[in-house]
Amino acid sequence: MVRSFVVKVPASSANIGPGYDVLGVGLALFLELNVSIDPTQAHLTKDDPNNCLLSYSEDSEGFDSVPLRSDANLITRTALYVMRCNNIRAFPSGTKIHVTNPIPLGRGLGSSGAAVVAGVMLGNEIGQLGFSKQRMLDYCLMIERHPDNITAAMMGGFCGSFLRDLTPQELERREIPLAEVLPEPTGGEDTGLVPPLPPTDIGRHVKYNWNPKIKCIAIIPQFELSTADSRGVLPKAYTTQDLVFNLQRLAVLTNALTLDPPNANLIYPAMQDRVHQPYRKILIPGLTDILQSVTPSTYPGLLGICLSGAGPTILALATENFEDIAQEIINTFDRNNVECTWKLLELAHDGATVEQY
Ligand SMILES: Nc1ncnc2c1ncn2[C@@H]1O[C@H](COP(=O)(O)OP(=O)(O)OP(=O)(O)O)[C@@H](O)[C@H]1O
Ligand SMILES: N[C@@H](CCO)C(=O)O
Repeated sequence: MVRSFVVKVPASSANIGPGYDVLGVGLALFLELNVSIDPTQAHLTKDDPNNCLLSYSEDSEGFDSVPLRSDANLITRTALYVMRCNNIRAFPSGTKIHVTNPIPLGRGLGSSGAAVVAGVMLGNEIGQLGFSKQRMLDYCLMIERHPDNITAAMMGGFCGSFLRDLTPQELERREIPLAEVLPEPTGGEDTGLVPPLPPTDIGRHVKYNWNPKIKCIAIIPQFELSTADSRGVLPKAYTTQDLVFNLQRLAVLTNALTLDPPNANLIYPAMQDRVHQPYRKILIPGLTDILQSVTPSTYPGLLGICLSGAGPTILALATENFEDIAQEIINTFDRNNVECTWKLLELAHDGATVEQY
């Protein structure tokens, strides 16, 4: 019997200014996996160590760069991790996965979060494991160890999240190096390693309301900045003043984005941050100017502006004047020799979905 299904996972923007590793919004730009399992097509998948024929559409982000072997690609490695935790060593023979990915890689729009969520949903479907989204979040959080992008991609909408304290035994499982969770490319041999099951309910979240008049403008520089590098420039400790500065704004922002009409006098200052953006300026030419020069008084309709995730994308929230706001930011990047594209995006309210067909 042939089984076919589609997995769709939204892009996301994390932090929204003061909510470093806490806030995230799912954005209506979807990573899509078209999956079919047809045992009569087993000959097509015999060259892959795990019986999977993986392809990306030519217009996909990463088409030229992402690996297609199932033990090297982030989506299928993640699916193999979920399956192996549950005693399924490989994909069923004749598994074909075609990926369409409009989420630019390494730009702060949650491409890796979407790939991990898609991989966990794929593993759950292939293995018919019947996990809830809450349980699938546990698997995701063993791989990407901050919950903001992952939660927004899985649950959709505007989310706040945290990782709960783990017991010493659970901590051992969470501290396992990533290489022992995700299968390493093996040259065709299956090591037989059974990864430890993730602890349960690692991540806790709430979904806030969001005023639908507020749209997201993403200004996307044409260079990649890995999340690891962008986290590497952050300090290990902060002053009380800087932490209080962010906490005060975080508390106001989560409610301000629900109010009608949206109030730029509240949202713009509530999107200021002292925990990550000041340190990331050295990695993103023009960031200081951009964050200071585009304001609600110069651009009516603008509500707030911040770095999207680990950057380099800029997220501007606005109710109108989208093109002018984007163009001003593009011009500032241009003066710093950085080319950009931009997108106007709605929220993705439902998060990740699977549809059988
Ligand atoms: N669709 C995909 N298929 C395969 N690999 C992917 C895919 N999307 C992302 N990746 C992997 O994740 C890497 C990017 O992850 P990284 O965390 O650095 O950036 P990001 O997730 O785009 O940004 P941020 O976490 O700040 O939003 C890519 O270089 C690639 O290795
Ligand atoms: N909160 C994360 C999001 C990127 O994945 C960061 O800013 O590093």
